[in-house]
Amino acid sequence: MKQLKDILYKVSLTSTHGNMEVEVKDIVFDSRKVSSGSAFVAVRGTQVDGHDFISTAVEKGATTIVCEDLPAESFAGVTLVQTSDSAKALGIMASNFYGNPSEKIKVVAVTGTNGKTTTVTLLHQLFVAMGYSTGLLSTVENKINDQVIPATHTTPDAVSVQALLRQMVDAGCSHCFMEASSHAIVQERIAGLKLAGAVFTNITHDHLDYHGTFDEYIKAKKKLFDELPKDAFALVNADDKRGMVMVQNSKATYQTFALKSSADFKAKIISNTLEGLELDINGKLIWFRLIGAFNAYNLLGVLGVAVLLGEEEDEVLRALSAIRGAKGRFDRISIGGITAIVDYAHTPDALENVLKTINGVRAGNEQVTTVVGCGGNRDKTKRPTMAKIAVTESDKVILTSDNPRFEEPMDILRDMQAGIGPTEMRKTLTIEDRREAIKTAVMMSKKGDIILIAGKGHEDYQEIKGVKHHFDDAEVVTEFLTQLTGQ
Ligand SMILES: CC(=O)N[C@H]1[C@@H](OP(=O)(O)OP(=O)(O)OC[C@H]2O[C@@H](n3ccc(=O)[nH]c3=O)[C@H](O)[C@@H]2O)O[C@H](CO)[C@@H](O)[C@@H]1O[C@H](C)C(=O)N[C@@H](C)C(=O)N[C@H](CCC(=O)O)C(=O)O
Ligand SMILES: Nc1ncnc2c1ncn2[C@@H]1O[C@H](COP(=O)(O)OP(=O)(O)OP(=O)(O)O)[C@@H](O)[C@H]1O
Ligand SMILES: N[C@H](CCC[C@H](N)C(=O)O)C(=O)O
Ligand SMILES: [Mg+2]
Repeated sequence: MKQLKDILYKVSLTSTHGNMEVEVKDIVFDSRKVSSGSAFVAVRGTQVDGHDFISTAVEKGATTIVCEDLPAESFAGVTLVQTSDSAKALGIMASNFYGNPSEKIKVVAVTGTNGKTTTVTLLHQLFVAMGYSTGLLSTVENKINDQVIPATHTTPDAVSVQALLRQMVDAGCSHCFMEASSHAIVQERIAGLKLAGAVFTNITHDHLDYHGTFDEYIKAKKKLFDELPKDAFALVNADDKRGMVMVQNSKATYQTFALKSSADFKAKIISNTLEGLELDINGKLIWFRLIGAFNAYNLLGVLGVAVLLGEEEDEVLRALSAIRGAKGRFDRISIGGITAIVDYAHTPDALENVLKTINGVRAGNEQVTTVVGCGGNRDKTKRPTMAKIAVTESDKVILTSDNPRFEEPMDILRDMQAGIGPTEMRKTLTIEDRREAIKTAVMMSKKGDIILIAGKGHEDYQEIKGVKHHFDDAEVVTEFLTQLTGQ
């Protein structure tokens, strides 16, 4: 066990009251998880204020309270610590508690609207293939080499981040590749982390429900680069007009990657088919298994990180060429001559990229049907835009549910329909039940046709009113393709 004064090292303190040598059993930010000897950190959230649970935490045995506003009452035998930023304090305390694991492993964080999971998954697979013991923190799963630790968030909470890094260090990992979501950056889930580098993939419309405006969303991503130490690297997409904005105030040394602009890591697409991508990188023609021009960016980001971490370019390209990417990203299922593509596109930009990729590789006379929905209790403004993109880029569209959460599915579908004009409405069906929607798409398709099922990718649930019901797009479409094509 560690003493409180050691755990508070580097935390910005406003005042302290009580025994600073008290032993801390664990660091907890949820009063429901407090037990005897816990240090409870009161964080203001989007739903409630952690300060309202200080007395509950004390009743449950907390011996330390860390907060921004001191409680009116004092509690016998409880040390009170006041800080100007509890969320930040939580991350730093967790890092100290777990022995500052990020100083013993090279941690690279990837941010951006799209491409984070793909980039970190490729990096994880690449470094494992090159013989390194490697960790991964991602939307799909957390991993220590081949060992899977289920993920609940794109970026875990501040205490879990540090605990997972500790496990990685104990397992002998030399590298960890992690996603840094904009929510996590704002909520200081990565406070206390020493990063070896950070990557910016792109920024397009998403999460305005949380950030309020696009400018605030940009600021959230930029904060990652503003806070990088001098000895870290930053790697940004120079084809995204916000790429250079990201590194404007960064102390880190930055490099760029691009397909169009001049950049440190550059590639040219030679061919882009449903079988993969052929890229010209510094005069070398390399074949990759990933599909779609957008993946050329992800591959360049990965190459850049590996080289900036000291790896040799040719060896990286050789290993990268054999790698498949993340689950639920452009997963192809071909049964009875019909091709279904399951993809996690849940933003306008991602949906457009995936559909443009399909349209770029299709022979011409086949029908492309898109099955798509938008998440409940998430950014409402992307709903009409995503529907508009779907009808513009597909022959037929079926609007359906994607994690309605606490909203009425038909309300979400009406928001989507608002983006579709009367003519385009003729090629659009609205089927609330996702299973029925997928079945209908299969029934409407014939040999050679393509069905895109967008939005859920690897997710194996449909979240309705707080309950996650098992639902897996790939499983459902396989079932109907097998049944209806008799294969
Ligand atoms: C909007 C959002 O990001 N919320 C996250 C946030 O919760 P919050 O601010 O709403 O917390 P709150 O419920 O208001 O509670 C405030 C504080 O009081 C504490 N509390 C609360 C109740 C109680 O009885 N006792 C108590 O002590 C809570 O533990 C918390 O510390 O902090 C929690 C702890 O870290 C997160 O679990 C929670 O994620 C929610 C579940 C969520 O759905 N988040 C999504 C939007 C998210 O984070 N997504 C990104 C990826 C997005 C992307 O790029 O695609 C991710 O990184 O996963
Ligand atoms: N570099 C990219 N640019 C644009 N779109 C992309 C890019 N990479 C992937 N996509 C699209 O975005 C979808 C999500 O990709 P990925 O899971 O890698 O992103 P993410 O940033 O991790 O998303 P999340 O924020 O939900 O964690 C993919 O299924 C694909 O449709
Ligand atoms: N990490 C994203 C995932 C969205 C996936 C989509 N299936 C949805 O539920 O909206 C979010 O929480 O906004
Ligand atoms: Mg992700």
